[in-house]
Amino acid sequence: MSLTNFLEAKNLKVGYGGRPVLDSFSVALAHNEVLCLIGHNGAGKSTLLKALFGLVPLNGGTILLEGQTIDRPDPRGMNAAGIALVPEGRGVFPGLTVAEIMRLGFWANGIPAGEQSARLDWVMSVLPMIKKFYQQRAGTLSGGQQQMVSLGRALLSQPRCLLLDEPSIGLAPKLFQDLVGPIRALQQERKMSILIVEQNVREALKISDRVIVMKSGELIREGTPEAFSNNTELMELY
Ligand SMILES: Nc1ncnc2c1ncn2[C@@H]1O[C@H](COP(=O)(O)OP(=O)(O)OP(=O)(O)O)[C@@H](O)[C@H]1O
Repeated sequence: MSLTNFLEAKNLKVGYGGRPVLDSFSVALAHNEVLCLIGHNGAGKSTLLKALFGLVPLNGGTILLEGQTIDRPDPRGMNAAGIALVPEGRGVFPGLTVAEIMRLGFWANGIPAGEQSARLDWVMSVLPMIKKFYQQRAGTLSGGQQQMVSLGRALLSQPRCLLLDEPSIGLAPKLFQDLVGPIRALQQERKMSILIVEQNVREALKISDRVIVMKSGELIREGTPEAFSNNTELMELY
């Protein structure tokens, strides 16, 4: 693993309606690293991902991308810099077919017409299962298939960094590995950086390089997946 950081947050302050959620929160995601973020409901995990992607305004603190300070992080700029956010929830439009959702993804990511089919082929090579239900409406798909569409759509931009918010919600462990196994393989091949928020700790540890634990807006622990899975107390807590 390289020592340089891809994405770094220093002393972030973020809140809603004057109520702070993150207060002086710092975290760093290295190049070529899968960092697993865990914590109880309401700890501020989704807020952190949104702040890193520029979806919620910062009341203080700094975000650095490959060492460069980003003055006012915004989703367009973050997307252009190679970051993709896959928010919590399936993130698909139930009435649209997968093909239509991908077409919307081309538009949202500004992928020129001439590159679209190659880009789609590439996404299908990473997540070949999508081919099976490509012409189906997303609302008719299983939870795991919908998550796969959501990930596939995020991959259209060929990101260097993925921010994944609870991709396993509602999925059996086997389905979770079907979903994130190919992403881990891609990450290793392309040396991507991934920050993954997960409640399904046991499964998430299998694909992570490092783990951090958040509680009430603060970072309370950090360790390797091995140290974590050997700690029964922590495994019982999360
Ligand atoms: N848009 C919002 N407006 C007001 N309060 C919010 C908003 N989003 C989140 N919060 C509050 O901020 C706190 C942190 O929420 P956040 O979703 O970041 O936590 P989380 O760790 O991701 O939890 P979960 O596992 O439930 O998704 C919670 O108290 C939540 O109620």
